[in-house]
Amino acid sequence: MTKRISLTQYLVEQQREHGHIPAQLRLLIEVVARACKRIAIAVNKGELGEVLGTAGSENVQGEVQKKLDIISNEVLIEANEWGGHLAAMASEEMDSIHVVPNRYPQGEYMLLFDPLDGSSNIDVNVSIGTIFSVLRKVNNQRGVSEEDFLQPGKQQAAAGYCVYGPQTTLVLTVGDGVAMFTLDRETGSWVLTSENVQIPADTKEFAINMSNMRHWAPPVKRYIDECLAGKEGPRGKDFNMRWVASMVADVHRILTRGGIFMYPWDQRDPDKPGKLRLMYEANPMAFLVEQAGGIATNGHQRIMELQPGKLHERVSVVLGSKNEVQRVTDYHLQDAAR
Ligand SMILES: O=P(O)(O)OC[C@H]1O[C@](O)(COP(=O)(O)O)[C@@H](O)[C@@H]1O
Ligand SMILES: [Mg+2]
Ligand SMILES: [Mg+2]
Repeated sequence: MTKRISLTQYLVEQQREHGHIPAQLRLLIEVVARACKRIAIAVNKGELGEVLGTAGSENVQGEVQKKLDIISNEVLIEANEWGGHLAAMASEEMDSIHVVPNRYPQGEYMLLFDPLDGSSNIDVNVSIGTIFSVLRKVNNQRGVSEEDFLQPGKQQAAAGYCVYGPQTTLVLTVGDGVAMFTLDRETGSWVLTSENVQIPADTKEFAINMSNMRHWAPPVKRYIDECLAGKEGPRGKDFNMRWVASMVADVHRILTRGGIFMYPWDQRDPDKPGKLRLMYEANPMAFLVEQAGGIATNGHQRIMELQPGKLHERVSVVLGSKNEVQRVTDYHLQDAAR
């Protein structure tokens, strides 16, 4: 029988071999993984658990909250606030930061999450997920403010996501490659199923919401037009398209077999940089993608270099297979230089 490596074992071994996972960070990751397990159970119950449908409220970005958005947010907060590894948390579903209450010890990390990604897919039984990003609290004083969170993505200590699909898979980086763990429901443990994940540099598969085509900027239009032209066009090959509408599922496919994912700026709302959120969607995914040999830009700059101005900042996203993302970025830079 092949030896099964659990998440705990993986983290302890990483610490022993490379020494870059402090105990607090390891505990934090394990608590997040445990919370994801609870969310997976709720997702799985669906109608039987009365977790489907809307909650009748809106989040800070004016989006209607689903019951599972709120449940997942609560599960993550409850699991993480007492452990002593965190100073504060921030979430897509909360207007401002949640500071660890005084009755619990304050840790040195800060956790950001999109508790339930792909909300429009909950009720139709399509893959959804949880995305998380871990930052260090850089100021040593007691207390923590929203400003402490406003760090560029390159300062992330860890990042990952859990995809609730046909399998429940936790994907993680602590800055030393990407590892995937599959939940074994019978034993309740996360088992290492892929290590040193690598995204192929080239691809024939793109992911973008094509219904927005008429609103795109010229460089995005040019790139997709060239893909659509197939073998007869300038790219000389046929492309395939996939769009799950859960970033977690689209990124998971790209980490598994390559591809390019785009949610670009568009003309409908010129002052809005993009749809996706920088700090708890784009940054953690960019960290994973870069750790797997891919790249992630906003069309002009590396996503992880961007200095956030606010917690719920939005950003344009192009990520995945290196050569394709570089091409889209070059098209943007050429367009800007005109
Ligand atoms: O419905 P659209 O415009 O295609 O947008 C899909 C995108 O929106 C998101 O669902 C946003 O995430 P939330 O469900 O967390 O708001 C992404 O996961 C996905 O890539
Ligand atoms: Mg999301
Ligand atoms: Mg969400």
